[in-house]
Amino acid sequence: MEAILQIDNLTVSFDGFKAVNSVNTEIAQGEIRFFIGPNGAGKTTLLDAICGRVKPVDGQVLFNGKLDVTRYAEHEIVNIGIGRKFQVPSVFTSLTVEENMELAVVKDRSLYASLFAGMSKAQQACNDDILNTIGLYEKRRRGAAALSHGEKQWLEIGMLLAQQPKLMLLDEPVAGMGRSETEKTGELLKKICQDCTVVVVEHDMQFVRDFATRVTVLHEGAVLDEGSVFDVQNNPKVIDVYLGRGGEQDA
Ligand SMILES: Nc1ncnc2c1ncn2[C@@H]1O[C@H](COP(=O)(O)OP(=O)(O)OP(=O)(O)O)[C@@H](O)[C@H]1O
Repeated sequence: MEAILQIDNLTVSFDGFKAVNSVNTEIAQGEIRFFIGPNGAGKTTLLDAICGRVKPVDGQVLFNGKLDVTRYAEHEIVNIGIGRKFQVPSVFTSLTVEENMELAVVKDRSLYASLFAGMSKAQQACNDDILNTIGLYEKRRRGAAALSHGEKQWLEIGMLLAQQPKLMLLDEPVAGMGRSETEKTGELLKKICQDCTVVVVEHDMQFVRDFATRVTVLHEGAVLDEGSVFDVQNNPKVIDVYLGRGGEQDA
């Protein structure tokens, strides 16, 4: 399968400290790729570098084999087709579920007022499809404040989908969820990855085992191992620095 993202020799430095150190990996279209590793391994910083939040001192990140996204600003990278979800949900709790979705369609939020004057039928239909996908269609008229923690996370994923990304970056999407919501989130990612490749930073190893197509283990900014869940969880080095230390409980 063709790589949607090719990361070459990526290095991010904070005052000389290499939080990401010469990382190389390729992510194929349609994957649900998990990045795991101990606290401080550089996982979030790697996502930050892909979405333009931090700039690397070395290396490149090729999107669709040609565009080096490290040369673009954060908002331009969103327009290129890379969406990022942060750990804490950032839905607008004073709006309804549906209004949050409407707001997400508009990239320039100064258009907010005119947005509510009316969305096109096509946009409305697209948002309704997404609301069905994330399981919130029936709750579309409810205030977002009344949603459970898991539902807020799904709404935020829906808001990302409204921008029709080709690659979605999720930072600990199931943190704070129970098993049932975690399971539903995994099923949601399986649906999403048919059109949009998914990259997840995660500590919940049960979630990783159940839904990863491939796993990359980071340690001290560098790739320690990469492969199937089975392979990486049986690698003695991975057990030593992460899994054997109860890393999955650290989240
Ligand atoms: N803006 C920053 N300035 C200085 N150091 C930073 C900055 N951001 C991250 N770091 C450092 O870079 C290292 C990697 O941090 P990062 O948050 O990427 O790790 P992580 O693998 O996501 O950890 P966790 O699992 O705890 O979220 C850590 O040592 C962290 O303290």
